[in-house]
Amino acid sequence: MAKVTILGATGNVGVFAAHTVSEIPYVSDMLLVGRPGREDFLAGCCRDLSDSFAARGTDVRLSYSTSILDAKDSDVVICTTGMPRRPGQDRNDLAFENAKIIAETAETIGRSSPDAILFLVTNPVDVMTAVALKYSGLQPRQIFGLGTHLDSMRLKSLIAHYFRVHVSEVHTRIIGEHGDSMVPLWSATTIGGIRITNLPTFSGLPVQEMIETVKTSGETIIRDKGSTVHGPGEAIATLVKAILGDENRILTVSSYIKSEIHGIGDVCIGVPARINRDGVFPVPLSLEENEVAGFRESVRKIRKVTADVMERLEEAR
Ligand SMILES: NC(=O)C1=CN([C@@H]2O[C@H](COP(=O)(O)OP(=O)(O)OC[C@H]3O[C@@H](n4cnc5c(N)ncnc54)[C@H](O)[C@@H]3O)[C@@H](O)[C@H]2O)C=CC1
Ligand SMILES: O=C([O-])CC(=O)C(=O)O
Repeated sequence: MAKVTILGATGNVGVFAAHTVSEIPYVSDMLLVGRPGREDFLAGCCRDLSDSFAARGTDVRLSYSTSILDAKDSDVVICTTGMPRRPGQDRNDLAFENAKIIAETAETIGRSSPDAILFLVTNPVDVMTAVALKYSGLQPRQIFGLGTHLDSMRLKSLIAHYFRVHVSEVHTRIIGEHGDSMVPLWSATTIGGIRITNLPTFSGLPVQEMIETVKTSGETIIRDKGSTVHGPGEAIATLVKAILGDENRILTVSSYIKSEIHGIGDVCIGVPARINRDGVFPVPLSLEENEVAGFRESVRKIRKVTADVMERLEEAR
């Protein structure tokens, strides 16, 4: 059985993730961590969640704290701490402010929970994954970000709707940045096990429109309702379950690659990775030419934002 800690547990994503993660059968203990001054809110969350556990028949020991040090002995630490973007902002606009928070958090987690797997949700998530890797001192397999998993789920939903098939029939991936330079892998997209490009109806698929919808999903939801919650919350639970259940699922997350994709590496970015109890392991991959070009471009962009942030962090510390 496992202990899961949620950092940023008073936030929109943190609160809902507490609910989805508590449904995972391997979770025995869950710790909600918020900022000092938020004790009443955290206590209220615990009581409210406990009521839902009673109604659902869930047996998870819940506690809260305002100290990250209490994450000690966690199997998985989910980090949703930091600023969300406001309408009109790009995720990368949050990079430096959130990097300061993540660097400090990662240092503490690295020291107090050296065996934990640290899961970044905070945006811009690829850059935050790199910051956490550097400042935690943990192994690359122990650090990953939500990456393009949620984007892949958004594309999956659009494809299923277009072809009027159950979502479970669609397998697809988006790799690269969790942002504008993301790259859809049509070469790895299947419906009912058949490559989508082999379907006669593929030529009519509004590919550009679909990708644009995925790219702007977060922005549109934030404009309409303030924050994205249910999509990220469920995506987070899928990934935590893949770890705790030692599922060996191949999901598309932000992970440190050495050279797995066409020799491209030394960056944290969304790639297909095997996920199990030991952590996250990028899968070596061959792509089609246009996909490699798109991925290179995405890597170039993420490298630049990451390098800028790392430099500013060093200056500020
Ligand atoms: N990777 C992805 O696909 C997604 C990423 N996100 C990101 O997750 C993060 C959280 O989003 P929301 O929950 O909507 O935001 P929120 O504002 O509702 O919650 C943020 C949480 O971080 C805490 N926090 C903020 N500044 C802090 C500091 N200096 N020290 C300690 N704690 C601090 C707040 O107290 C709160 O608990 C944002 O960066 C957002 O962009 C959100 C959805 C999806
Ligand atoms: O768009 C945002 O800022 C939140 C996010 O990353 C998402 O829902 O994809």
